[in-house]
Amino acid sequence: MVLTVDIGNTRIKAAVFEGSTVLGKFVFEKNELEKKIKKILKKFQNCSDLVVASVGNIERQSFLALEKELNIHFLTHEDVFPFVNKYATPKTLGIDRMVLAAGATLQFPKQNRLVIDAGTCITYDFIDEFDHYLGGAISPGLRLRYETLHNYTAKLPLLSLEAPDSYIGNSTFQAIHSGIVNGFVYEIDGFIDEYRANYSNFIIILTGGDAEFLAKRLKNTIFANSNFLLESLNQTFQYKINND
Ligand SMILES: Nc1ncnc2c1ncn2[C@@H]1O[C@H](COP(=O)(O)OP(=O)(O)OP(=O)(O)O)[C@@H](O)[C@H]1O
Ligand SMILES: CC(C)(CO)[C@@H](O)C(=O)NCCC(=O)O
Ligand SMILES: [K+]
Repeated sequence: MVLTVDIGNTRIKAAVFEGSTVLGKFVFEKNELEKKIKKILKKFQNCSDLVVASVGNIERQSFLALEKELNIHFLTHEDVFPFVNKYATPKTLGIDRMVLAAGATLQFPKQNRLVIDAGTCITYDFIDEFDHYLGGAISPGLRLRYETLHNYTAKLPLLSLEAPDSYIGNSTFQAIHSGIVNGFVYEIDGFIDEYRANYSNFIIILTGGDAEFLAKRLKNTIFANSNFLLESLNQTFQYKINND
């Protein structure tokens, strides 16, 4: 059994896998890391490996105490990945984006793939049919956009995510929801149109905390899989043990 842990910018997500089957899924806050991991390991005593991808400020040392109980794999740029990294600054590419790209490469062989992760930030990652990771885009996530409008203006309230009534927002609340939600939908659809114009035969994977909310609002039909990063962590680990 493998315990995968995704330490994001806001929250931590974890899943226990037996082969490719998810036996349990957990979401928790950063200050609960140790307590929650111990609880999971108590419930799933057959976990032999713990695989971590962290873009947050939690480092390898946080897991040292667990080394007596199971093998710790704290993924870094030094690990083996199933794609050729063409990013101009490979050392500053987020490990979460590398894991997403690995999952897309392994799950959808020999085709162009675009991974969109709608989390704290929205990341776009493109891996072509030759398994070359080319890069993508980083923009602020939905919640971050709401917070930013509020934090950097005098008059705008802090709202929580809500579907707008129309693209013509007829009140302050509706104007904000339209700007953020419709703006984001136009952004994604615009990116997808751009990729489509340049590449044929490609698959799009949408994941992250806002994936399900967004999927049904896009012009382009996209399959949302909120577990894609955790699944990709499991696959990256399997790839690593087979190729190290
Ligand atoms: N309980 C929650 N806490 C925070 N964000 C939430 C919650 N539920 C849904 N969301 C939505 O999820 C988005 C954040 O996504 P996610 O939880 O994947 O981010 P994250 O944990 O920081 O991971 P990453 O850094 O990989 O994006 C926010 O824009 C927000 O709208
Ligand atoms: C973009 C985020 C914050 C998304 O989690 C993360 O992947 C990151 O910190 N990336 C580093 C910059 C880059 O990927 O080029
Ligand atoms: K993200």
